[in-house]
Amino acid sequence: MGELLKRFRAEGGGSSSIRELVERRRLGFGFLQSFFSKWLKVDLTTLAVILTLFGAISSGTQQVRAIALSVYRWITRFFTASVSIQGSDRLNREVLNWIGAHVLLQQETRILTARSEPIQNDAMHFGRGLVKRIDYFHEKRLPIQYLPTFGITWFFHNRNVFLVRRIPDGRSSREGALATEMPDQYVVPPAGNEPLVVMCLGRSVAPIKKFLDVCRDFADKQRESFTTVRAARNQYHRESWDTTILRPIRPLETVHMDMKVKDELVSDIENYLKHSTRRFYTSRGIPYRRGYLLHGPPGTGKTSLSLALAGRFGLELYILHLPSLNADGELERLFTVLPPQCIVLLEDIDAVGVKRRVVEADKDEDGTKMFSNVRSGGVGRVSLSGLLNVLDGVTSQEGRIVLMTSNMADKLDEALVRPGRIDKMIFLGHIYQQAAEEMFLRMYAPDANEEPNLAETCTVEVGEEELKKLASEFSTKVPDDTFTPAQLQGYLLNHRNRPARAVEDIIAWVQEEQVRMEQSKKHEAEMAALEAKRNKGRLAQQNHKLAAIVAVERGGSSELGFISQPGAGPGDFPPLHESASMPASSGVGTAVTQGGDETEEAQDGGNHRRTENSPGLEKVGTDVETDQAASQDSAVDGEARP
Ligand SMILES: Nc1ncnc2c1ncn2[C@@H]1O[C@H](COP(=O)(O)OP(=O)(O)OP(=O)(O)O)[C@@H](O)[C@H]1O
Repeated sequence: MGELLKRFRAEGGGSSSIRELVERRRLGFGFLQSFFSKWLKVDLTTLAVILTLFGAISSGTQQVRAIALSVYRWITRFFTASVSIQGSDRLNREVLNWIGAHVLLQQETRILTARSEPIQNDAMHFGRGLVKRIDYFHEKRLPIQYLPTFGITWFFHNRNVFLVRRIPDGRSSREGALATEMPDQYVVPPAGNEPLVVMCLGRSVAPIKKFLDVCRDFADKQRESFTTVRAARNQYHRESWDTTILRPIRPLETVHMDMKVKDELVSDIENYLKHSTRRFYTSRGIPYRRGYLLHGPPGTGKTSLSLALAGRFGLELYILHLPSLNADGELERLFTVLPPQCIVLLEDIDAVGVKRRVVEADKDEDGTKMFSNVRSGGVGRVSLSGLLNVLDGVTSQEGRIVLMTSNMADKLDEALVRPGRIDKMIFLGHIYQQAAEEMFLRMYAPDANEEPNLAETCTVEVGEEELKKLASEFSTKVPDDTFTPAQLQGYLLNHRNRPARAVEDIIAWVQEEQVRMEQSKKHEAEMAALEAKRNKGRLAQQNHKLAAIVAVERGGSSELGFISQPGAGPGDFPPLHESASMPASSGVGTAVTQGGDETEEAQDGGNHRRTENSPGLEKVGTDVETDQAASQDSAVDGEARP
């Protein structure tokens, strides 16, 4: 190289000397040079110099990047503490929510992610007021949520430097890789379930732990004027508590029911939630759990009461509709991830385990007992034992309150309705006059905290005294124990803003509604009778499968008959004229000895078997109950019956 430079200088430098030099070493370069300059008007030597420079810069940059990356990794490894949070954990959303409210707004971050879906998780739109939510204010459009996107968001908090990294999950990184070499945040928006890594400069995780507590407190504060309702969602064939809905707190006074029962229930829960109660339970080895059954007809306030109780005690409400679960395992999984103190609402528990039980239905008109494993109201796929297991099994968590609702409490399994699983049963029934008066007042009384934009819907044209008089008059016109609170609420909602009119029209409505209910009751009874008839037919078929082929020997031939159920009495035999005559040697349940209690030897196609004879029967041999027998049944049946 030194030699080359010396010559280069000696020969005066410049492009001609480079050319000569290259020409001497690479034959044909002169030809290329003249070709390029003549036809393309490009000086090949200059081009070569430029390309060389570019190459040098790019490899230099790569080296610098590699060095920067190792320095970053080195710093991260030795000078930062970090905590990673799974995408499915609600803490993940709480951290994002805090960053949204405190960092993105203040730093005026330029790269964000936005979504306008219903709010299904704990992340909230940080630009909005703390308590204004769409389910309370009737907005036409869903608000836009802005959240951090992929990559690192850094900020100062409590004199510490924090870096929060949102990491693309498998899906987004795949899509990202397919697109270009662009950074993740420009390629795919986060789906919402990406893991987070919270880092802090320094060698202790203590500041991160404090920061995470701050995020949780912030989320709690945002939710404090709401009841957090969490529902299970099936994602990737797995049920999880993934949907969070914030509902305005429902005051207990707005749930109309027997005051004494309500007060007792509230003080029972209050008592249960005390620390001293927990200590009492634990020290005496009693599982610290409480279960309540809210039962009554539809529309009597079972769900409303659960919501109001959750609001009253500041607990989260976890709602589970049991018939929508597929297996016991799902129920167990959902129960294991519940927080230590919360309210779980299990709806429609009467749909559980029905398929497992054989329910003895009413006798039909000719007195025959029918056995059914079918009952109207649907069949859940969670079994009764699965439910009992989560309620008080060894693996079930302590500290939570389980509220169960049912419209058919009398049909519930006894194992379920025992103390320890259901400690109190609360009946919510039809409305009484006292409650009707309260409901009327609640509907029309002006709200002190009313927002101006909502005022229109609730303003009434009467004063307080007048309203009380109207309420009292209204209640006297509502018959006791006839309508559900939901029905009456529906009526009052149709007369919103017109309390006087509501009083005027109530008698007509009561009459109409009673006629309608009468008709619907009649219709239901008809449908039930039809269903029972259909069930009877189905069951007769099922029972037929259990039938036994009976051979009755008469002289030299056997007669085949059917018993409606194995073990049925002599009266269950069909008359002989309905039976088929067969030669005694036919091999189908060949003859046995005449009557008697003794056990006899019967021959079946040459195979010997022991057969019990029922008392009072003529020479009887029974075949075993099989589907095959059933099919033989029908074949013979077709032949034998006229
Ligand atoms: N006791 C009640 N007090 C006040 N409002 C009630 C009451 N019962 C029902 N309502 C009103 O009727 C509607 C339906 O009530 P809710 O869903 O709580 O009834 P439910 O008993 O849970 O019905 P279902 O058995 O069909 O689930 C709600 O809007 C609620 O406000």
